[in-house]
Amino acid sequence: MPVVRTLQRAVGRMVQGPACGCGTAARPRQLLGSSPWQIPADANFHSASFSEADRPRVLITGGLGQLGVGLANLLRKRFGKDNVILSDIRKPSDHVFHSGPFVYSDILDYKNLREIVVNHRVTWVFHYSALLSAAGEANVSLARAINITGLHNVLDVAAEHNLRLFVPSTIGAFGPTSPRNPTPDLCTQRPRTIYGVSKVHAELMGEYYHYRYGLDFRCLRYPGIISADSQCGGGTTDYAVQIFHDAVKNGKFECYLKPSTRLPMMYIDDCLRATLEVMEAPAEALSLRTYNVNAMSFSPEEVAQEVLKHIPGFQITYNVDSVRQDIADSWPLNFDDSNARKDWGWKHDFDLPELVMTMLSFHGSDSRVAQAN
Ligand SMILES: NC(=O)c1ccc[n+]([C@@H]2O[C@H](COP(=O)([O-])OP(=O)(O)OC[C@H]3O[C@@H](n4cnc5c(N)ncnc54)[C@H](O)[C@@H]3O)[C@@H](O)[C@H]2O)c1
Ligand SMILES: C[C@@H](O)[C@H](N)C(=O)O
Repeated sequence: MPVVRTLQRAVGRMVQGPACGCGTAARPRQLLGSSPWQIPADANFHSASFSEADRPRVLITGGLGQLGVGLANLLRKRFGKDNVILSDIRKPSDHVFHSGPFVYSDILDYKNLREIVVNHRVTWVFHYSALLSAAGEANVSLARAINITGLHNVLDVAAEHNLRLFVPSTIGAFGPTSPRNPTPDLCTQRPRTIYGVSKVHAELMGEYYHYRYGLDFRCLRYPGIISADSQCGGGTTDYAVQIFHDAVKNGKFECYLKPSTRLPMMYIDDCLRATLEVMEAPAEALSLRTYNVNAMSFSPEEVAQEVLKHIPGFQITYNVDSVRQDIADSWPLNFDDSNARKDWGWKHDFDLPELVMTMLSFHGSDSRVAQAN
């Protein structure tokens, strides 16, 4: 219903002629992204500082998953603790609850979402709620609800309240008929998972709302993200998170993908920094509204070799899960992110050796790492 209401209002405004808000059809491109938080084109956005009045007030949906808490930490350092609200349908840990504002938000409840945006005077949304690839194949109707209906609610609230909206997409938005090595920003996208289909839908809907209603929509296609301090969320790339836990705890790991399955991957610090950078980039710098971002690309046997350098005797065995193998075999081997590098200066910091060292150190393998060095 909110979609219908929004469209009715927009059509009404078109009939009445130009009006304030974001509803005017076919806005000239230079006028888009007219959020009060827009940084001037000549600003050095990597080091821009915000006065208290100019700081965005941020809502993160689905914030208790692998990526949301880390994003909140980064944004709170940048914009102030109280300006960044984490939300989810799950109960936060004591630590998360006490480290900054947290509210319950179900993205399937449009009124609840709108109430939060209004009551907290939210200006930027990072929409992280989703069911990931393998979890989505296990429950297609739930994935369709969360990833598609939920996105519609977020888009409508964002358009109605003139918000800047970030929605992550994924390597999973590509499929077996996409060029895989490398995969450019613009090419055939025919994914074969409900997750991928819903993410292509999100990219297209966000861009449509941008061109049609002036919504300041920004989207990055993340590779598999590797983080040390969170639980896996039902993805196909999760092996590259779990391997470090198991290597440190047990000295061995059973992998559900074949040894040579190569996928694009990124360390979480790079991912979150890319997210903040694209959100702070001047609108004029963005030749696209959906960008690939890349860091490294590796297979299970390659990451295992790197782990072995630090944990002598580490063993990897393989027990292939056909669902996740089929998904991985349809995804890019390498990502072409030259547009992100050219337009807004994207540059990753972590390659495979730094990633492995950082993950093993985090998991407290200091003794094993020390023995090896
Ligand atoms: N982690 C990765 O490797 C990766 C890679 C590419 C893209 N992404 C994207 O980044 C975003 C965050 O990923 P993640 O790894 O943190 O996911 P995750 O699965 O770990 O977390 C998703 C969160 O969404 C919440 N959620 C589920 N239903 C909800 C609802 N109805 N309302 C509100 N919240 C709900 C869950 O409780 C969970 O905390 C997702 O959109 C994902 O598609 C992640
Ligand atoms: C790649 C990504 O979107 C997620 N980690 C998944 O495997 O589903």
